[in-house]
Amino acid sequence: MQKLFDEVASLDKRCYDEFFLSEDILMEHAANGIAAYIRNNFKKNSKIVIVCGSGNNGADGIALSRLLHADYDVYLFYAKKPASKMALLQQKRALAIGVRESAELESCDVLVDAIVGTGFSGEFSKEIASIIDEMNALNAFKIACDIPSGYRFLADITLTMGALKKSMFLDGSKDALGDIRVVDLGVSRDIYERDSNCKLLDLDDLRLPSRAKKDSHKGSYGHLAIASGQMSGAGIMSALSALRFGSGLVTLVGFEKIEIPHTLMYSHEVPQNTTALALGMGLGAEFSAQELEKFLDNALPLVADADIFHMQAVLDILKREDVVLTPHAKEFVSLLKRANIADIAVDELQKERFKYVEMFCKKYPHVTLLLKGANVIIGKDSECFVNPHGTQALAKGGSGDVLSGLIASLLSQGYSPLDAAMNGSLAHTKAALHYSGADYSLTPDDLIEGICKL
Ligand SMILES: NC(=O)C1=CN([C@@H]2O[C@H](COP(=O)(O)OP(=O)(O)OC[C@H]3O[C@@H](n4cnc5c(N)ncnc54)[C@H](OP(=O)(O)O)[C@@H]3O)[C@@H](O)[C@H]2O)[C@H](O)CC1
Ligand SMILES: [K+]
Repeated sequence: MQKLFDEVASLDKRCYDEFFLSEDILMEHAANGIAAYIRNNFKKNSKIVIVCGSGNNGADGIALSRLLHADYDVYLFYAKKPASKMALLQQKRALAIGVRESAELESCDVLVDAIVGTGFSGEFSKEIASIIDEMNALNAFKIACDIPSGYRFLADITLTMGALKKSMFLDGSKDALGDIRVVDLGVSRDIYERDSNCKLLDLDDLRLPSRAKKDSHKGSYGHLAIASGQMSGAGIMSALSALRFGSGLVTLVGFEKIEIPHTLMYSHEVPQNTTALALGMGLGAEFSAQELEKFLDNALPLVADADIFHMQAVLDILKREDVVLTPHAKEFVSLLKRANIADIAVDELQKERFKYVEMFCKKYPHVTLLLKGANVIIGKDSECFVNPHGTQALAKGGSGDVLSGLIASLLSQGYSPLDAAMNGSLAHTKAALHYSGADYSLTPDDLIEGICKL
């Protein structure tokens, strides 16, 4: 797992105050990190255009021009004239060795975005916005210095300084970043970083259900009961996912006579030896209030998804101990309102996903929250984890039902709610990444099939 930070200015300050480094030294390493990438990937004399802003992000870019000048055909182009102390000093140094400043944005082999980094605020002016749009239209390899400017610049790779920032893992950032590498700033990353309660999940953090014990039977691996709702297909997809991910037994609990796959069981009530529940997928108005109360009349671990977030019953669910909630953005907005935490629109949530996850988990520290999205955020008490590995192939009906089934399966096999959420989410995204077909063609059945090959 890698650490994520709200801001890195305090980490820089510690470098100055405790490690006796300077802004100049950190900046030189920042620029050198980009120079090294370019030297390793582009032949000498390639044309490099570095678009700079007025602050220290721009200063990074100007320092980069000095490091590459003469070995590469380097030009500086100012989106905003250098203004910060470091930017002016870097400009003086660059001009002293003959770095060229161009009055227009020229075609090139490599384009570096050093307009703005962590100092971005508000909106771009029309002029800057059009420069960035012109940059995006250039046929060049695109490198973002520290952070793609305003996440409007669309990078092939983002070389970020010192540490990963949380803002890079908002959903709106995903299309701008390209690959991500961290550049060290004069000390190793482990020295530069401090503890963080927010971590980025790596695919190899996945801990699959184990079947190490030979002396076992189907009861050894849990029994999951899933509420079968009005849209019975949703419950069936969750149930098949859970069976595929190792639950020993899976029962659909409902009141309709429906056709179900022969591998699943059906009952009008929660079976005696049930070890976990799942509720909400395709639920609709299938369960009366009494039937819902009966389904929940236990202290079993529970995954709650989909329709439940629009029902008053969710407030009772929030009182349970072992609960995983798996809303998407719209369902989370509905939950925040119902729980009297915030009354916001989806686009406000999407801009501040970490903030609202933290607010929810502060009020309900015993609940594990998985907020779906391009970058999944999993919150529990004061901790949060990000799964960035999802792809747009998952944007299809039923993907969420599969995810709930995977998480519920691990719950039924004894995983803690947090571990079930993290590993269910990693398995979900890994199955999608392993899919060999075209991304538009991935179906929930392909996902379920992919689970057995993890
Ligand atoms: N540890 C590290 O991360 C290090 C980072 N470095 C680099 O420093 C920048 C942060 O530098 P800073 O000067 O704080 O801020 P920026 O350069 O990112 O941006 C500030 C300038 O950007 C202009 N700005 C801000 N918002 C807008 C906007 N909406 N439209 C246009 N321009 C904007 C602002 O201009 P003003 O005229 O408004 O003042 C600022 O001048 C970090 O990203 C790294 O690249 C260090 O080099 C090493 C350590
Ligand atoms: K930038």
